[in-house]
Amino acid sequence: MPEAIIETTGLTKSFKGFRAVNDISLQVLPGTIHAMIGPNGAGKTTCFNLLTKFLRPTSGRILFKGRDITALKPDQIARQGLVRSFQISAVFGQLSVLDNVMLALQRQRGESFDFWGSLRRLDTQKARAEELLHDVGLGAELDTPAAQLPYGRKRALELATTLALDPEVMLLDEPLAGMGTEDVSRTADLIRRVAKGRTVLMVEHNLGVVAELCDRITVLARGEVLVEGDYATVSKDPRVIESYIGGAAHE
Ligand SMILES: Nc1ncnc2c1ncn2[C@@H]1O[C@H](COP(=O)(O)OP(=O)(O)OP(=O)(O)O)[C@@H](O)[C@H]1O
Repeated sequence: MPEAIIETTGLTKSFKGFRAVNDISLQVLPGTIHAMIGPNGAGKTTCFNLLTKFLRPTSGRILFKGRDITALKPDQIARQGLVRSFQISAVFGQLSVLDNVMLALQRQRGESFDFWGSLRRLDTQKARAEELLHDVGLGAELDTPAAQLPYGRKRALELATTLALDPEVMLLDEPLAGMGTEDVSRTADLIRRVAKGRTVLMVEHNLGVVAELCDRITVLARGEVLVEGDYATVSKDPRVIESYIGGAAHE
């Protein structure tokens, strides 16, 4: 089995004595699309926030490519290639679609927006931004103010700004939440395409899409790992069925 790109050992988060995440050992393998699913209150969001460093664990360790990142901050892990998308809107509404991605590319270089930089460099960045936007299906919307994009297309723009950071691992928090059927299948296709050559870890409630998209699934319940495996395996497991029926099932 290849070495995990993300690995947690004994990951635990207590809120005033209540263990929202309890002793989770998770392994995300490189090059896979991996989902965390589970009924309401299972601890998915808490676990995701621990992995993306938005929360500090009560105990346990998080390793990224074998290195301990438990104590690092979100911007520090982002610089190492572990980038979170889809929760905080990374989109500036008043800026054009193209400028949003240009800005993300500038950030990747660790610069402030450099209006006076060499024209040649800006040209290169513009070409790269256009390419990323083309990849996410926004090639015809370069000059549109981001605020004017419909919801699903804004998420595609967020994905383009995330890709501008060239992440090795993309962490997606409910990438399909709030979308209509058409946007769901379009965004799922998009995730599959941009996941090539990367690792993706997502929390997602849409089990149909998880079944289609994900190589590996970790089912959480009451803060613990219930079952792990591919969709065929986990969906047949009586404990998983029971946890969805016994808990407040989604959808
Ligand atoms: N900041 C907090 N303070 C206290 N309790 C919390 C806090 N955050 C989460 N919890 C509790 O931890 C448990 C797990 O919550 P979490 O949001 O991680 O679950 P989830 O699987 O993401 O659920 P959902 O599908 O409803 O989003 C819940 O019982 C929740 O009430």
